[in-house]
Amino acid sequence: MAHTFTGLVDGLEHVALALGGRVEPQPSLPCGEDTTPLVRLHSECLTGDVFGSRRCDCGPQLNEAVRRISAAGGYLLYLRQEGRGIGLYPKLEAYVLQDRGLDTYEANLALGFGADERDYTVAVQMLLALDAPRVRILTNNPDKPSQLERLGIEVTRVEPTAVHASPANVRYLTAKARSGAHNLRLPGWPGD
Ligand SMILES: Nc1nc2c(ncn2[C@@H]2O[C@H](COP(=O)(O)OP(=O)(O)OP(=O)(O)O)[C@@H](O)[C@H]2O)c(=O)[nH]1
Ligand SMILES: [Zn+2]
Repeated sequence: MAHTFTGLVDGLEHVALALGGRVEPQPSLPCGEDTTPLVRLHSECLTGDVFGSRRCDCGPQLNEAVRRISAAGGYLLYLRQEGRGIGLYPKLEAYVLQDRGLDTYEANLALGFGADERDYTVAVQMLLALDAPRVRILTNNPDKPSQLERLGIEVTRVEPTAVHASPANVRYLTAKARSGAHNLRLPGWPGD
């Protein structure tokens, strides 16, 4: 089932897909399966999610999230945070700068934006409206559980997503791991 939300703090329309059978908030059973809803906060990426661009890992992550949440029960929150919150045209300008040698964060800064402008208050508003104050979250980005917890959502577990590396996105993923503190084990890195 799809829910759309308006009237949230940023004034944009955001979408939640309820997937799988068990989406009601339930306490974890002592010896059983964890039935806490599995949730992904997916930031909009028109180029990767819709057009299949291989510069980033968004499309494969979106597919993985739909598959895993459908199996476990939970919510995919599709957040209108294109370009880590800077918008589509500036993201395309940032790509031009990356083609000239800047990394994904340096390019945002060179354009006068923050490295990552995403604020997850809207996700908290959506989760509370869905009666899901307690969640498992699917991400490699520590900022997501950290912001949710700070804003009053109980994150019982952080489930990593797979690393969808390819020659076209390895520079981007390396910057996410080195400068963005994402928990990514990249091929060829120590400990891999
Ligand atoms: N500004 C900018 N945004 C980008 C770039 N590449 C992807 N994005 C955006 O980044 C967002 C996805 O963020 P990521 O940092 O890839 O991943 P994440 O969502 O923080 O982390 P995970 O939950 O582990 O996937 C989407 O909004 C994309 O549009 C880029 O080079 N520059
Ligand atoms: Zn992307």
